[in-house]
Amino acid sequence: MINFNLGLTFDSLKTIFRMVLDIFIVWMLLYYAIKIVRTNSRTIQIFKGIALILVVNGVAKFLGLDTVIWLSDQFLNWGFLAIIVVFQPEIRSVLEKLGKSNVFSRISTLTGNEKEKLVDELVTATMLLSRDQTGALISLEQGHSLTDFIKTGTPINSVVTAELLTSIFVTSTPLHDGAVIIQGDRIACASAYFPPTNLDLPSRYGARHRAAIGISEITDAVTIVVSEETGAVSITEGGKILTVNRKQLREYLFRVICGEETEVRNVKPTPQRQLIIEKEAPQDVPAQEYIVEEKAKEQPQETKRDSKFDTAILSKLAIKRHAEAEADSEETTVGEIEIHGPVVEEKTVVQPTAKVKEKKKFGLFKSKKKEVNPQSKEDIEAQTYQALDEEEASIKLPKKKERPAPSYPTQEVVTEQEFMAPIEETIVEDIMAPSEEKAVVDSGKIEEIIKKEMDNANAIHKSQQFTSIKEEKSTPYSGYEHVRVMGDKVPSAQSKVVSEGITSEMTGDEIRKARLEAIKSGKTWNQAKIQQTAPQPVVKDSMTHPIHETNLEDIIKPIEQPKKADSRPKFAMDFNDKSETANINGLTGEIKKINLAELHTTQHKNIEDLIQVDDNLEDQFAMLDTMSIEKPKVTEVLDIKPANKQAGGGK
Ligand SMILES: Nc1ncnc2c1ncn2[C@@H]1O[C@H](COP(=O)(O)OP(=O)(O)OP(=O)(O)O)[C@@H](O)[C@H]1O
Repeated sequence: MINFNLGLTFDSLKTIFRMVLDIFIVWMLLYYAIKIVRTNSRTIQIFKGIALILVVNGVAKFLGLDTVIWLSDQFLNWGFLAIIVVFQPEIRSVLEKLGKSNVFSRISTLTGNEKEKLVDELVTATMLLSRDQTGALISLEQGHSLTDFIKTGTPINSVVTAELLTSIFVTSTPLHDGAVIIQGDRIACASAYFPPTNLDLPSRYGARHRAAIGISEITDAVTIVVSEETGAVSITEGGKILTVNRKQLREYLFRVICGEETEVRNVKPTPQRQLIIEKEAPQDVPAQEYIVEEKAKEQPQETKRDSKFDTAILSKLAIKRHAEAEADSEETTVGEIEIHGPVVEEKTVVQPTAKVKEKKKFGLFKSKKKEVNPQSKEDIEAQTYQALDEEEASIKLPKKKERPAPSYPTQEVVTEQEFMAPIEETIVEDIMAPSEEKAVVDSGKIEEIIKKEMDNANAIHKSQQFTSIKEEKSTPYSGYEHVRVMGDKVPSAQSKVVSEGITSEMTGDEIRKARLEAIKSGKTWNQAKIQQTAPQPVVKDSMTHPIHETNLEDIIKPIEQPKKADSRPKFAMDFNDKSETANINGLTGEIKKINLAELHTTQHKNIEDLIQVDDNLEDQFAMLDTMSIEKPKVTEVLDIKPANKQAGGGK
């Protein structure tokens, strides 16, 4: 008997449980359905259509209209499929949200005092960042987990403090880029990335605001944005952006973090907090300036004033003081985004408790200001402004790193000779200039070389040694003539020539440098030498050796081993009769056939008339040298060109 009764009881409990669960599920479905319908104007229209079909179906059944009944039944029977298709995005987002929602958000696990502290820290940090015009993006996790976004940032996992928040966003620090995500009362990470919104926003909203709106579209997070450009503070939630002042921010955060009826508010507030609550209570009158004026008129009439009252006046006068500066606070609507205004202008540092807290936090809390009983409105204002100035001056953010101004090469006075240099070369020199110390040493050496070289060249010129060279060239060798000039040492063929006038210590390198120097000083090699004996006017067109100019007549042959160089005549010959392109470490030149007949008919006055070094290549090698960059180890073989080459000017 007892067992039977128990069984009944168990069955009935099961039935009751089943009913409750059934109702709960239906209730949940209805709740979300209504939520979707209410938040989406498109769904409202569709639900109106469905309701109309239901009504038509009912009326048709009542009147016995068979065809209409059949038609409306078809609609209703197949309608659910249509609903699934039409509402596919909404259904998906609901399911996603369900999957990611926490039953209890971390904030809800905080105690009243912790919530209150969190609000204070957030407000303080935000307003300090705003005052300093430091851009910031701070997201508060709600029911929807932000773990996916935390993974994109740098984990921090530290208690939220205004100091830490303001430090994170200082632009010279590595973590300032991106968003801070707060879970409960902890900073979970910094530098997180949020998918930006695709909405068409006014141009004043850049990437940061887009990111803030973006995250609010896909999660229920509340995000605070501080504009680097204007210092304006905005909140984004549910795809909307709202520009707020300090008071509105505090209210908003209280609502989000502490809920409507919070533990904090249920706890008997301290006198200071009571003052904030009273002062920050929503005002019916929309224009804050109006309130200021009205109250300002009333207040001086008060005969008794305590410190609380004075503080309230500080706030109100501060509002007035900054009202003019904040002109662009009108309400605008951008697509689905509502930007509310006018922003209630209340300057940031006038909350008594927050003020004291801020000062304490930054170690700047000073002894209380003298409490005077002002005689007139002017006295109050003067006192107020002074207090505000003191307070503003006392709170300091970590210093913003001065961003270096973009540096450009300083404009130098250009002499006529320098001006003749081709632009390309000047630029390359500017960019690639070696250290000054090195340059001085090099140029000193080069001058010496030039002098020596000029003396030697003149000696050669006088001695007419090249007659014999010409004779030697009429050997069976034909085609190209090459001489090695780019190696570390002058190869034997050249050494022979060198021995006829030029000092044997002279290396190909030195010759090259000397030649480069001559080019740079606006002369050709020959002119440099002529100038030694009889100074010549600078020929403007002679400086035709831009670094990028490819002189196709200059010839470079790919690396090859010297073939019995010592036994060859003064200039090594090459039988290569094909043109080809050499590429040595990116330096290219072309091998070109030289007519031997031409070689013989020309008059060779000195060594430079015979040796055509590719100036382009030469410059680049010299540049590598001066920059201490290793030049190609190879010895390039350059063609000899007859004396009537253009650049040399010799005939
Ligand atoms: N998708 C994103 N996720 C997180 N942070 C972002 C994202 N996009 C930009 N930011 C942050 O915003 C900064 C760039 O802001 P930008 O100047 O473009 O924004 P803004 O909306 O014009 O704001 P401001 O008024 O501060 O200039 C970046 O340095 C970065 O810190």
